[in-house]
Order: sequence, then C-alpha cells, then structure tokens
Amino acid sequence: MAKRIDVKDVDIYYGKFHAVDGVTLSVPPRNVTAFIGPSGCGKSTVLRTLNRMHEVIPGARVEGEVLLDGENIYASSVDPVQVRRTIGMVFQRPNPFPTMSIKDNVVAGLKLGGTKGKKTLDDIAERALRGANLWNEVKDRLNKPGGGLSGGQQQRLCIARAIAVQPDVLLMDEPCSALDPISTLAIEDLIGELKKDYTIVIVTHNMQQAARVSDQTAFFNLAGVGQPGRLVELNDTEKIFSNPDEKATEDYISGRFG
Ligand SMILES: Nc1ncnc2c1ncn2[C@@H]1O[C@H](COP(=O)(O)OP(=O)(O)OP(=O)(O)O)[C@@H](O)[C@H]1O
Repeated sequence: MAKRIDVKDVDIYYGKFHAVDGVTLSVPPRNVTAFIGPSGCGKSTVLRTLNRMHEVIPGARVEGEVLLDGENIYASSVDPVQVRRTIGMVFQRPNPFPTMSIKDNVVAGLKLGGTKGKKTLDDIAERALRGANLWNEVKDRLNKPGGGLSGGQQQRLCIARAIAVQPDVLLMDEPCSALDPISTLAIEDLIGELKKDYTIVIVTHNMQQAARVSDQTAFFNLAGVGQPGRLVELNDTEKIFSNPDEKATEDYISGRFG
C-alpha cells in the first residue's frame, strides 16, 4: 500500500563530513518525486536515508526524522531491516543475482522472509514480473539465469524483485543511467504504471526524464566543494521546469551551471 513520506529537518553525515543540511520535504502517496541537482549535492545520500540504507556505511549517521505515514523510521523501536523491506530500492546498475534463475531472483526476498510453497512463490513471481512489464519476455525461460537477460531486462527484473515483497515505497537511484534509450523508455513507462500502486522517489541526472516521469521535483544544490548539499526548491514538476520560485533552480534547469 502506497504510503506518504515526510522528511523533517534532516542532516546527514559521513563521519565528520556534513553532506546534507536541513532537508524538509514531503512525498505524497501514488506520486513520483524526482531529485535533481549537480553532482555531489546529496541526491543519492538523501534517497538512502529514506530507507535507512545510509547508515550501512561505517561512520554514517542521520539527524532528524523521516516519517512513513506518520511513523518515524528512525525511532529506536524500529528494525532497519523491516524498513528496507517496506521501502524498496532499485539501483543505478541492474544487480540481479547472475547465476540465480529469473524466478528465484524475483522471489529471493520473500524466501528470505520465510514465504514458502511452490504455487505461492510461482504466483507472486508471475504477478511481479507482469507488474514490471517483463513477463512476456521471460515466461518461457523462468528457470534460466538472471544474468542472461539484457541490461534493460535485468533492470526490470530488479524492479520485479523490489515489488514482489509489496513495498510501500520504491526508491530509484538513477535507474536508467546504464540503459539504452529504448530500455530507458520502457522503464519510464513502467514508472508511470507503478505510481498507481506505489510512492516513488527517483534520482535522475536527466532533466527531460524528471520532466517526463515525475509529478513533483526537488532541486538540490551545494554552495561549493566540501559544503553540505541543501534542498533549494520542491515544487510541481511543471512549475519547476517553467516558472521556478528560485533563481538557482532556473539557472540549473536552463543549463547555466551544473
Ligand atoms: N560513502 C561515502 N563516504 C564519504 N562521503 C560520501 C560517500 N558517499 C557520498 N559522499 C559524499 O557526500 C556528498 C553527496 O554525495 P551524493 O552521492 O549523495 O551526491 P549526488 O548528488 O547523488 O551526486 P551524483 O549526482 O554525482 O551521484 C558528496 O560530497 C560525496 O562525495
């Protein structure tokens, strides 16, 4: 079930390095939010704080609150493994388990979580592969290795793996940057369909992509090397790309820097 995210005054550190300063933003359910901004402004770092992946890095820490439908995912009673199960992530490079079969790739997370029964797992795999627009291409080779698929198919396999566990939110970190234009369009179409069921946050370097797939866009920036990244503006995507409130946003989207 799609859930709402509220980020409240979040500061993010790598050891002593203050990477992101004071981010407050909200992501409504069944909505695509794009993070854009120049390299190093903290887009991926903020994304990884939304499912507690940031703290996996030694010395990394987060201050502030991230609420999922009002519950702080950083509360001491919350299990980060459970958070990562309900807030799924798709990475820049498709990362299926290459020797594992296509079907087992999709249900790997469920099996780890204790789901059993061939029929149950087969049904879930089919539903997730259909949801990721991959079923027709792989239905006759479900027991072949995931590594044998094209890059675009592998990325859709990773999306199938992420949605198989029925997460509340899908985070995507430049999911198309390693893909050709046709596969990129396939993923963009898929994002449009997935937003009916999920809350989606996507980091992208491609401003046309942000304009095509997202409902709202967050522009991040940093004052200089070694300075923390900041959220400059979050607005409807149409407004960001036509009439942003901040001059820095306009300079960036019109290609004057970054
Ligand atoms: N594992 C890490 N350890 C230390 N510093 C890091 C680590 N990962 C990122 N950083 C630093 O945090 C800052 C933000 O990086 P981040 O990758 O979030 O930026 P980004 O906007 O996603 O960049 P890009 O568009 O180039 O991917 C940068 O200064 C980066 O060097």
